[in-house]
Amino acid sequence: MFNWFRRQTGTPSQPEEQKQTPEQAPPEAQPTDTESTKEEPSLTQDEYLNWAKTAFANIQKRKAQQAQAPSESTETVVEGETVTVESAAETTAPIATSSTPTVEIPETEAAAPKPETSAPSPAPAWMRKSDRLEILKETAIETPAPKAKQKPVAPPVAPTETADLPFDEEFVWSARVLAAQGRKPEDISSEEISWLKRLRQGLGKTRRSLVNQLKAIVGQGPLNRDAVMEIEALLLQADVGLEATDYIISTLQNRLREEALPPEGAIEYLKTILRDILDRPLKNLGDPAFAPEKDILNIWLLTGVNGVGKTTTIGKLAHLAQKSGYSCLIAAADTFRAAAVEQVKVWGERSGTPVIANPGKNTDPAAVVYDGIAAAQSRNIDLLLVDTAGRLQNKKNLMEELAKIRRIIDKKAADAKVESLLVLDATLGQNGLRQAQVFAEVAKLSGVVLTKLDGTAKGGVAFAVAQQLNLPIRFIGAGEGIEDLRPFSSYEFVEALLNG
Ligand SMILES: Nc1nc2c(ncn2[C@@H]2O[C@H](COP(=O)(O)OP(=O)(O)OP(=O)(O)O)[C@@H](O)[C@H]2O)c(=O)[nH]1
Repeated sequence: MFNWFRRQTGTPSQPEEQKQTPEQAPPEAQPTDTESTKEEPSLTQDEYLNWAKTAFANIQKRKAQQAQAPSESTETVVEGETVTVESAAETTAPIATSSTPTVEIPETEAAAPKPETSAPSPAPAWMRKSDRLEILKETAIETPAPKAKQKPVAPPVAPTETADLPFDEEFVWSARVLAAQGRKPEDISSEEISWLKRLRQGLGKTRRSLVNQLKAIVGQGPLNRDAVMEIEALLLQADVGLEATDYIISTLQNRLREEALPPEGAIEYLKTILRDILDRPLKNLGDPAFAPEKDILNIWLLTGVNGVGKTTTIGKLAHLAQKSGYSCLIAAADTFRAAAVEQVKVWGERSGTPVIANPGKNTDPAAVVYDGIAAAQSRNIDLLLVDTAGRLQNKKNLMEELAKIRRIIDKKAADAKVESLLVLDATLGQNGLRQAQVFAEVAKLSGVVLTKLDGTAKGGVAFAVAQQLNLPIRFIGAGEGIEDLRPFSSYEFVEALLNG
């Protein structure tokens, strides 16, 4: 089982005590010659290329093996039709809650099957082999696989190869980013490569304008007044925000005063400044990885204004958690709009995750959270995702609602590990930052999920959130699909932004 939450990322670490960042390294300790300014590539160009070829060959081999693997298929009858089901799991149905004991919400006229908490089942073989699956995926909400008699078979150990990837320039770029983080070619999956390709595409527009113009400006030694103003304009256009822009320019200027760096050297040094901004909010935390803890109940509260991608993010997170080996449950506690509850249920079905919801109008969100915790505890669930309100209009109400939810959790699940994530639409740029500031005042945020990086987002808001609010980016969303969310890696993000 590939645990996406524990994926190895970050530049190959020198021992923590040796890792110095631009602002930490005392001037005399900062590298003096050009060479040592650059991140020393651990591999040569040829070695990177060979690494990429090895990774590609491994992916192809695994794909062939998975295609021929004798499937643990079982015959089963679904609605009168005999189908072969690869490894089906019990289906799950959204479960109602109310002030009275929990009741089920039948999915269809027929009574809903008894809900079981289970990992989502892959599509049955008869769907996978034909393009029916693609058509269905395009046009309809996937319903969980039909109820089968057999227990689900153990998931494959190696990462599953899903995408048909050409060995092209983007593959080599993605492989290089993974190799530079100390990964081995044999443990790279096509999913990781295709995610990095999407991230690089999403930031492509900003990268092309930043890199070309920066290289023209920083090649002549210390930045003169005009150069500073040009870089300032570039960073502000990329939504980096004034505070982070000032920090970046002053740190870069200090370095360039010591020595004139060639354009590539200056860009490499700029990358270390940007990574340092993104990593700084993690500095005082124990474990920089953001993952559900095993053997306890993890409760993640998702908040954010309507339209930023909160519901979509909940569905994607539930899917990612289950793919990574964590059992998951969703509580639809954003009861302000009935439509929001309905939407959460849709994502529950798509990700094969049970949803605790209350069909009543204007239900007390805390009641839904209470029922969600009770259901999670009775089923020994690893991760409870709570869709909380996102109305900024009335800060006081929002604050009271979130505080009440926290009180319910403290009472009902005192030993749960509670995290609070703010969902931000990266295309909102500085407006998103202002939203984050308000939420940061009313909710004890553990971090931010940046969504819509595949759209017109420039990406700079990540630096503004880290620098101004001292909040870490925990996940990024780059598409409307259930696979389009991954844990954030500052190394990968900065490479996608500046490594042309
Ligand atoms: N391109 C793109 N669209 C996204 C992404 N995340 C969400 N969306 C779209 O943004 C729109 C709003 O997403 P929702 O998840 O409904 O947003 P919400 O915050 O729950 O907002 P409400 O539904 O109004 O409560 C939908 O059309 C999503 O498909 C993303 O990463 N990329």
